[in-house]
Parts: sequence; C-alpha cells; structure tokens
Amino acid sequence: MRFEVSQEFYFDAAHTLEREIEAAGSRRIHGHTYHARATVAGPRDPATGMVVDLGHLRVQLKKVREQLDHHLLDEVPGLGAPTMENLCLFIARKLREADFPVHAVEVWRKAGGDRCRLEMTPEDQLPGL
Ligand SMILES: Nc1nc2c(c(=O)[nH]1)N=C([C@H](O)[C@H](O)COP(=O)(O)OP(=O)(O)OP(=O)(O)O)CN2
Ligand SMILES: [Zn+2]
Repeated sequence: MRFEVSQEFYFDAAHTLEREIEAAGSRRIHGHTYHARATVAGPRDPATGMVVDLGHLRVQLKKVREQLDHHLLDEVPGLGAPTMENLCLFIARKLREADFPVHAVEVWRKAGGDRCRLEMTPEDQLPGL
C-alpha cells in the first residue's frame, strides 16, 4: 500500500526570463506570486500511522521558502533559469537532500493559470546545474 501526503506553500518573487515570445516584457524585472505543492509518497509506518510527519515536511519547506520568497530568482544559487520547471526541480532537490521520499512537486501561478508538475521515482536523478 502506498500513500501520498502533501503540503502547500506560496512565495512572492521577482525574475527576468529570456524567451522568444513576449521577449521584452519577460526581460524586464517583474514579479509573480507562486504557489507550490510538495508530495511525498510511501508506505505508512504502522508505529506512527504516517508516511512522514507533516511537521517535519513543514520545517523543510519553510527553509526552501526562505531561499525563494522576496528574492530575485535570477540570483538564487542552484536554480538556473527561473522557470516553473526549474523551481519544481529546485524544491524536489532540497527535499531529496533532506531525505524526504519526494514523489511530486507542483508550482503554479494563479493569475495567469500557469502550472508545472514534476513527478519522479526514487531512482530518478534530479539534474543540478
Ligand atoms: N514552460 C514555461 N513557460 C513559461 C514560463 C515557465 O516558467 N515555464 N514562465 C514564463 C514567465 O514567467 C512569464 O513572465 C509569464 O508571462 P505571462 O504568461 O505573460 O504572464 P504574466 O507576465 O502576465 O504574469 P501573471 O502571472 O499574469 O502575473 C513564461 N513562459
Ligand atoms: Zn515571469
């Protein structure tokens, strides 16, 4: 049996982005409110009744949030081009490094209806920069 438990957070951040379309506006520094959801998956520990205590996940996600909230994403070490795809990877890597059995990370922006979801297995390498 495999359970999935997840937690959400949000952050406000600025960025620039090199694109072929809508290039001028994306090249100017602008901001977004990003929402993120991290999902961990695995069996339930019969002793605790939990896959992972959400309290531990909350502590780790707070650390990740501190690296993103009110930052210029272009300058965040290890993020690369500040896309939602790279934000998913960044968050997933931080959870892996802290030994969480991360299964999926989603990042979305409500204003424009944009969303990205990264799903991974424990065997998947998470590419760095
Ligand atoms: N595959 C991806 N495509 C795009 C991404 C991305 O992360 N992954 N990101 C962007 C930019 O962030 C761009 O700034 C978004 O622009 P746009 O869709 O024009 O939305 P707004 O600037 O109007 O932003 P609001 O969310 O409405 O405030 C583009 N493509
Ligand atoms: Zn943008």
